[in-house]
Amino acid sequence: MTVIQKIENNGCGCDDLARLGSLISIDEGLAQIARLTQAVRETELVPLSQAVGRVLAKPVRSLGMVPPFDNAAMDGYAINTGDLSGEGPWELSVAGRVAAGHVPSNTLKRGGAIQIFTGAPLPDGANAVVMQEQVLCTGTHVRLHDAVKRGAHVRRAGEDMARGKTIAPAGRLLTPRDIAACAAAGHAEVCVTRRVRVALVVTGDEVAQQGEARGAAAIWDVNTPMLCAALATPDIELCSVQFAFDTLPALRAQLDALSQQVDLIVTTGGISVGEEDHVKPALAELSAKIAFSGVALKPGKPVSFGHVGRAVWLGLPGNPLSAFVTWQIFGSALCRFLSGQAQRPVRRRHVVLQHTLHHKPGRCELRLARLTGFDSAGREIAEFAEATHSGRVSLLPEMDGLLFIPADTEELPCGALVEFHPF
Ligand SMILES: Nc1nc2c(c(=O)[nH]1)N[C@H]1C(S)=C(S)[C@@H](COP(=O)(O)OP(=O)(O)OC[C@H]3O[C@@H](n4cnc5c(N)ncnc54)[C@H](O)[C@@H]3O)O[C@H]1N2
Ligand code: MOO
Repeated sequence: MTVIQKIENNGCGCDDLARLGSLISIDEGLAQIARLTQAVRETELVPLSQAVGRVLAKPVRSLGMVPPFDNAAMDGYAINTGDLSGEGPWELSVAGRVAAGHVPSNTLKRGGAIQIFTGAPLPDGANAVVMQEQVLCTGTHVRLHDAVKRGAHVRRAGEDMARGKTIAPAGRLLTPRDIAACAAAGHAEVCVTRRVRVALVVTGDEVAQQGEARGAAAIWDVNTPMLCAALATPDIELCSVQFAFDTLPALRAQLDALSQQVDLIVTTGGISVGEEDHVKPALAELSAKIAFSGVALKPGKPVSFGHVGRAVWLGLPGNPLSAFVTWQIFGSALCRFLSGQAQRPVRRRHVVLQHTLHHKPGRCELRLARLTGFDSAGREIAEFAEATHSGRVSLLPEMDGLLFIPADTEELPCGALVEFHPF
């Protein structure tokens, strides 16, 4: 039997914050990011063919009617239905021919037909097109057996877009669908927000770059390639990718320089409470304003956010799964706000658990999950990792998203509905 658990709330699940000290909830963290992030103001014109993934700074409106003139929707014959009075069949004399891209050289005479091809302008005097499969053509004449409705197979001028119709609003992240509509509306270029300038600073004496020699106590750097990949979107200019050793003066100098050059500094590692965690001390020396420092979630508890110089700062934990998850939840939202995007692309939805889930009460847990199909009620079913290990990434390639396990939950039964954040 499938047990359906009632959905208690639609929040992030970090409801039991009392015993987690200064940590805030995921939703509060997102709200602070929304409140404290200014969108980039500068705009630029880009060719429409290069605009996918950019954010519209001004609405796009149709420059004229689309289609611009009445035209044929089928290959056949342009006729006037007024010529088909009484009982059929009717015979019309063919006088002329018009193909797509050509202006009709003659108007339709009474009792006549003009051969026409899909997309060609409808000749004056015609009010319908009859498909060539529905006539018998004798060379000089066409014979029709069936009546034709006025307007049949005619695409009317302006039926898709009136002049001035808003095709895409400001704040829209342009997709190929938007590009199609903007192209039909006659635009060669669109006005978009300039790309968000981002710097990535990966800290840690222990990380080594793939392809180089790795010391006895070193590990491969996961965060640099992972976050470079996540930042490789058309609305972001990844200006600088830096590595930082765990030394305060050098890190302070790096962050100081970047804080005058970019809109967003993303750091990984060095934000926990150990003596080797120098990111927050460095920011403190630079008089940074820290909005939040720690969120009641697992993985990713130390995730932090603030402002330094002219930049916003997002501090991700060093553990690679923690960095990935916090980028998914906070980093992508932050980039949306910086680039002026109006819509929220990822919406949490509810999925059904494939089997019983166990969780240690404390922080809201974002557990890796994979969608496996649908139940008999058409709801998505998720299977999930047994536990969350913030240093492990081997499951990531086969996972589809994150289950939001509320903080105070100990067990959720098979069939329970749980919030799911797709990647
Ligand atoms: N006493 C406490 N210790 C820790 C706490 C705590 O509350 N009290 N929190 C733990 C949690 S939770 C997390 S998450 C980590 C986060 O620490 P940091 O953000 O300061 O990260 P690091 O200490 O620099 O590194 C953590 C871990 O990740 C590995 N790492 C770092 N960078 C990379 C990279 N680019 N690629 C692959 N792996 C990376 C690093 O070697 C460490 O193993 O703190 C806990 N400690
Ligand atoms: O928050 Mo940490 O990512 O739990 O290990």
